[in-house]
Amino acid sequence: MIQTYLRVKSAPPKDEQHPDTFGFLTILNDSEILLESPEDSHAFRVSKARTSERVQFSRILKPTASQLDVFAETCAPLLMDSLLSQHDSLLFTLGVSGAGKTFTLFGPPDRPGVAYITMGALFHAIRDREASFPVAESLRSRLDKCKILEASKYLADKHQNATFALPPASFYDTFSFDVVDHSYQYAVYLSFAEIYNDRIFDLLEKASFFGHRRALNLKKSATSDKKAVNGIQKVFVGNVAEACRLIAVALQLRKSTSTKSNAVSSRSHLVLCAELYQLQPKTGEISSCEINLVDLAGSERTRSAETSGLLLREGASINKSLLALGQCLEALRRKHDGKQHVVPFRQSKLTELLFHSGHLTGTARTSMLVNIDPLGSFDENAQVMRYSANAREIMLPPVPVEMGNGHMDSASATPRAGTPLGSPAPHSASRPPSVNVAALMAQLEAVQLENKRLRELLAEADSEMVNLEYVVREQMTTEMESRVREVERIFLDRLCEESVQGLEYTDHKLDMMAKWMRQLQEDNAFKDEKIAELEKLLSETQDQVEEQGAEAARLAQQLQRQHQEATRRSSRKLSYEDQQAIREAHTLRTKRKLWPEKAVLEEDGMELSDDTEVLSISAPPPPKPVLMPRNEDVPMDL
Ligand SMILES: Nc1ncnc2c1ncn2[C@@H]1O[C@H](COP(=O)(O)OP(=O)(O)OP(=O)(O)O)[C@@H](O)[C@H]1O
Repeated sequence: MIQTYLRVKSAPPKDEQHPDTFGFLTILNDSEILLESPEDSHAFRVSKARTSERVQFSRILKPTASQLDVFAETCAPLLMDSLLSQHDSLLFTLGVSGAGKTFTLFGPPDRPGVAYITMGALFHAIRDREASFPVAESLRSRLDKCKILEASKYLADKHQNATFALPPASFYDTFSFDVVDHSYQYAVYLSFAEIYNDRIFDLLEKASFFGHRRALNLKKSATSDKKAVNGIQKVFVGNVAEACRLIAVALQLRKSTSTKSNAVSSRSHLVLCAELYQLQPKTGEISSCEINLVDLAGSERTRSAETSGLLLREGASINKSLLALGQCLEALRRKHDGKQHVVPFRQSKLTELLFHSGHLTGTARTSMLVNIDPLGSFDENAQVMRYSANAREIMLPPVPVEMGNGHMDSASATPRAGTPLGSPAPHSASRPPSVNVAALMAQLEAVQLENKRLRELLAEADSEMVNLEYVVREQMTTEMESRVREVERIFLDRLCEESVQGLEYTDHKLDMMAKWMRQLQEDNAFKDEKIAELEKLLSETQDQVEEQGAEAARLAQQLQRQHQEATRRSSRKLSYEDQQAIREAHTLRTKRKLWPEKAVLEEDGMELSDDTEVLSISAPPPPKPVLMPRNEDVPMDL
């Protein structure tokens, strides 16, 4: 039977009257808990009442249990079994995200988890019998051809110097691990397989320049019926300190991220395989066993983890592989019906690895450690409890599992060659079948009972399907709503960004305009000064002009007077005969006869207006023609 353990994450008790009640969980005794659906749970909403469910485990570890208690209960018996009888063993953790799986298996250096304590116990058991690397290599190379690293060299350039608070030797002594044969030497190899997005990777393999890692396949081992991860590197560790440092380095390389459920949430399943080789240097005899510690990534609901994009894809892949594991466990449990149920282990790389390596099929001792967070989501934790209830009913003898070609075979070490699937078991030739009515009636009754049970199961499955559909619809709606909110948020962010940019642009413009205004004001002040100066200059100039104008007028009057005087004087000098000639000329003009002096003047380029009169005096010396405006001051009747 698979041993199932429950570790309750540390939480305060409900109150003093209920010291064993933590959130929705009550610890009834060492192996039984009671789950009661709180009012805000989906189960409560569906059934419209508080539901309660009892779940049994091999052992329950209370919130007060230390890491050493967990090791002592869960891993110590497996390790002891492996050391004593060279059996492979497997311990895997299961639980929702944030329930404490990684904490339980690895923990921080001051509270090291089961993996580190197991290393301490292993090296305590083989102390003084550790093989050196060359010895281990010479014997090991005959068994398996894979890449072997030496921990001391691998860790040389790694910055991992944490000190792990491992228990003292006296702690290990209490388990009497000292069961190994002292005529042998022992070599320990560690390897780390990471199952990420349904592909297997070697955690210690360096990624390429572009971050690409080589996915590995499972390949049949040359030395056994098992399949192993082909090409995974195995690291020879010489002592417990190296083993702890190596585990810590590997954990740093593991994919993890922060989600709403867990600040450091594992995004991959981690399989830590510790191989113990027992070497007889004199005879060359070799045997080995594996201790596998598997930290499964936690199941998570998109709504509670609030994941999207790549995280959502990772979460879906994790949930898918856990679902496949649940289906395999269910198929294994049903083998009690006496029918051969196909174990669909090929549905995911996780189940393929666990089944092909002989775990969960009877060739290895298997324990399951369920982690529960009593203050977390009731619905998610209750789902995990159902898995564990299945696992508890699994008996470990070999069971048929689905092979690649659709045939069934046993994963146990004893193949049933030549027996086709479904062929009846060979009867004893001497015993003819006897008809027993009572037996047939009993069979009929059993079949009817079975039928009834199956109908009930069907009804249960139907109601579960309805619940599931409701949950899926709810999840989809929440997802849609969150997407819409996300789009709204992005839109609002952009809007805010744009308005901020607009405001900045306007502020910038305003600054520039203010600068221009200041410049303009400065320019205007300068111009005003100039204008005032120019106005002053203008008024001075006007004054001067006025003065000069008055002077000019005065001079003009003076000139006019002089001219008039001169004209008077010259006209007075004209003789009677001259006056007579002028009169004749006037007369001639009046009669529109050609006046020779006017033609002469026009030839000289002078324009003569109609009101211009040409005076010609023919007296010696010949007089110059004088242009005279028709002026009242000038007497025309000379
Ligand atoms: N028993 C405990 N005592 C104290 N702290 C705990 C305990 N169990 C878990 N924690 C704390 O709870 C947090 C979540 O634990 P952890 O990372 O181990 O969860 P997980 O189940 O491995 O989650 P995931 O599947 O997302 O990786 C961690 O900070 C861890 O220290």
